[in-house]
This record gives sequence, structure tokens and C-alpha cells, in this order.
Amino acid sequence: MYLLPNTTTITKSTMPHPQQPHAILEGLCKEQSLALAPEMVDKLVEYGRLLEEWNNKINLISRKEDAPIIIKHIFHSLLITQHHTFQTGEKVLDLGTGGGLPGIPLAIIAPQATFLLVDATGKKITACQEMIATLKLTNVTARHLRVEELHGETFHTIVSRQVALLNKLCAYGEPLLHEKGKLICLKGGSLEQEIKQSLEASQKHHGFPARVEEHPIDEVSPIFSEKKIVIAYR
Ligand SMILES: C[S@@+](CC[C@H](N)C(=O)[O-])C[C@H]1O[C@@H](n2cnc3c(N)ncnc32)[C@H](O)[C@@H]1O
Repeated sequence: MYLLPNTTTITKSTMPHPQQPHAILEGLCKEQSLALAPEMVDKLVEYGRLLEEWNNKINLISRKEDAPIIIKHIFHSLLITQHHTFQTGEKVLDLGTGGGLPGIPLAIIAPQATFLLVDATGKKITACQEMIATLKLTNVTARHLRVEELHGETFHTIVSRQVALLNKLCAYGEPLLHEKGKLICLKGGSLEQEIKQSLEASQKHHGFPARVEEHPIDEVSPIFSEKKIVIAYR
């Protein structure tokens, strides 16, 4: 059993057929006033299929079947757009992308921005490159490297999902962020101590973060009851 946004309880008999990820995604996006072109929905659903296929070969996402990939991983990534509007020409770094989360779903719905996905694990980046090619996405590239090795490039925005403590993400991100750039993370659990530590350590990172916002997303769906969007500002 899993729960759709707000109130609907899904049991085995009423569970959406696996063929219905389009309908699930469209319903969730509509509830959040996130308007997506039909081609975007098609690509997001196709990405979900590819992610599942790759996940059978290499470990990209958890194999727990507590909620469909289209909700737990893809729609979850899209929730960043509740707190950030991607601009034309914006350069975005996905730090520790794994199988392309949140970078690939965001690149699909924000073709006006360019995305660089990096990860320390080579086989995950190979999977991302194959998925990007299959989806024919031209605004996203994936590179196998540790983020500490990335030099000489700056980004307007860094996104990151379930990678490291905020303090560490800020240390990695600060040299790579534009003057007015921000770091947007998808995180879980109690973050009070983690945020406090990152603010206390900001002196070591040229004052970054000067401010941190924490946005719970449990109202979107009980699936995200432990999840938050955390934004670190300069
Ligand atoms: C728990 S996985 C999360 C992957 C993806 N963001 C997601 O939500 O499914 C963390 C990923 O961060 C990557 N990672 C950890 N530290 C890194 C670093 N310093 N540079 C690049 N990638 C890193 C790991 O290789 C791993 O793939």
C-alpha cells in the first residue's frame, strides 16, 4: 500500500496499473500547479522506465517497492521547481547525480537551462550518458568525477539529492557557485543540527551559507513525510 498526495489510500485492488505513470504524474503536477507539455511528461515517464531498467543491472536507486519510481524519485526531483525558477541560460550542476537525480527530470522540464551531472562512480555516469542519449536531451551532460576535481567552471545553481551533509555540500559548492548562486538540496530526516553546523562553519567557506531555508514537502504527499527542500544562500 502507498499513498497518493494528501488523502487517497491506494490498496492492491485500487492500485494504479503500472501502465499509468502518465496519469499519476499528470495528476501530481496538476495538484502542484506545475504545467508540463505532453512531450515532457512522455520523456519523464520514459526516463522512469530507463531508470528501472538500469537499476536491474547496477544499483542506482533503492529497490524497495514502497512507491512508484515516477513519484518517489522523479516527481520528488521536480518539487525543486516549487522554490526555484530555472532561467534562460542558467547553468546548473547536479552534485552526486547517481542515476540522474534530480538533474535529468529537471533538465527535461527546463530546456532553457543547461545541466552538468557529476558523480564519483563511473558506471552510474555511463548509465546517465546512455539515458541522456536515448532521451535525446541536448541540455544535459554527465561527467565522471569527484566534485572536488571540478575546477574552472561556475554555476548559477547547484542541486543535490541525498548525497552528503549540508556542511560538506557547502564546502564543495562554494568555489563553484556564482556570486549570487544557491545550493538546493533534497534531504531527509531531522536537519536542525546539520543546518546549525553548516552556518557555524560558513567562515571557512567565504561566508557560505549566509542563510539556509528549510521547506518541508510532507503536504504534497505522505510519501515525502520525512523529506525537505533545503536552500543555502550566499
Ligand atoms: C545516495 S547516492 C544519491 C544519488 C542521486 N542523487 C539520487 O538521489 O538517487 C549519492 C551519490 O553521490 C555520489 N558522490 C558522493 N560524494 C561525491 C563527490 N565528492 N563527488 C561526486 N559524487 C559524489 C556517490 O557516488 C553516489 O552516487
